[in-house]
Amino acid sequence: RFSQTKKNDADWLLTQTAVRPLVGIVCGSGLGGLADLLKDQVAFNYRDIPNFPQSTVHGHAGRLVFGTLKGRPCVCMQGRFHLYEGYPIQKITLPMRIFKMLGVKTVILTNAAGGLNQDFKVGDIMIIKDHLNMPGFAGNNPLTGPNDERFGVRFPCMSDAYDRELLQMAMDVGSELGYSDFLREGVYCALGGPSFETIAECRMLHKLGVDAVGMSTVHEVIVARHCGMRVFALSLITNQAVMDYDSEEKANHNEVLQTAKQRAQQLEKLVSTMVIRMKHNNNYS
Ligand SMILES: O=P(O)(O)O[C@H]1O[C@H](CO)[C@@H](O)[C@H]1O
Ligand code: HPA
Repeated sequence: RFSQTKKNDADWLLTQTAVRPLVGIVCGSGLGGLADLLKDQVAFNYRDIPNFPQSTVHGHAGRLVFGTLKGRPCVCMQGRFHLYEGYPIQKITLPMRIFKMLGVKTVILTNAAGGLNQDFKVGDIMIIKDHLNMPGFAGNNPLTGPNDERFGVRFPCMSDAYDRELLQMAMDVGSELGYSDFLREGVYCALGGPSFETIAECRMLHKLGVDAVGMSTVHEVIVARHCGMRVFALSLITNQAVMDYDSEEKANHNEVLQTAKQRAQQLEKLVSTMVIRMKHNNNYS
């Protein structure tokens, strides 16, 4: 049995649609087009779902879309929540617990991120193999507070957070689709935002082994792993983080959305092919 509020949200959603999703997808900034791939859609505005937060960021539509991808039942968050929007961290990650209660087994998270790895180019897709949780270093972890044993253990392991089979599948699918030139893997670092990083911060993160920096995803990953869902995550490198005092570049959200638009179709193809393959190959599902 799960806590009453969350159970009510999930129950409410279950009464509204017959789709029982196995895959839950979260769309990053400007990547909401992923949801449009779903067939036989039943969609809810976040404002109509009991206890759900609202999307406040441009490029995050604020809709929960149920549907199927070649027969595979999915649910897709067209828009996520971020710490800087002012929500408590548990509220940001509430959808992961709702996914769990809807029956989701695999969560696919996408985000837009700044590239720190000097070999990365704008438009690269980075499969996330590990993360640095900077807000977590300061005690801001979504599992803070009493542990709900019905979801998971007090001290969940994070060394296996990103599923290695799915990472390999992404590389295989990417190479079949001809995407190898812009497909990478690396370490994602979440900061609180909303201000973009200073040059000194970018240099520090680079030294720490970070390949891409953003303001999301890791909180969702922690809660998804806590309750035993399998996680696959990727970053679209929408801009190069500024590392040089002579640079004229300035990080901005318009550039982020612009790059997302340019690469969205390929990213959607990668994710949808993976979802379809999960169905047909039991090793992957
Ligand atoms: O991580 P997503 O939701 O893709 O959004 C990214 O884009 C915004 C900055 O442009 C930040 O919210 C950052 O986290
Ligand atoms: N920094 C932080 N978050 C981001 C960036 C960035 O450069 N690009 C997209 N999201």
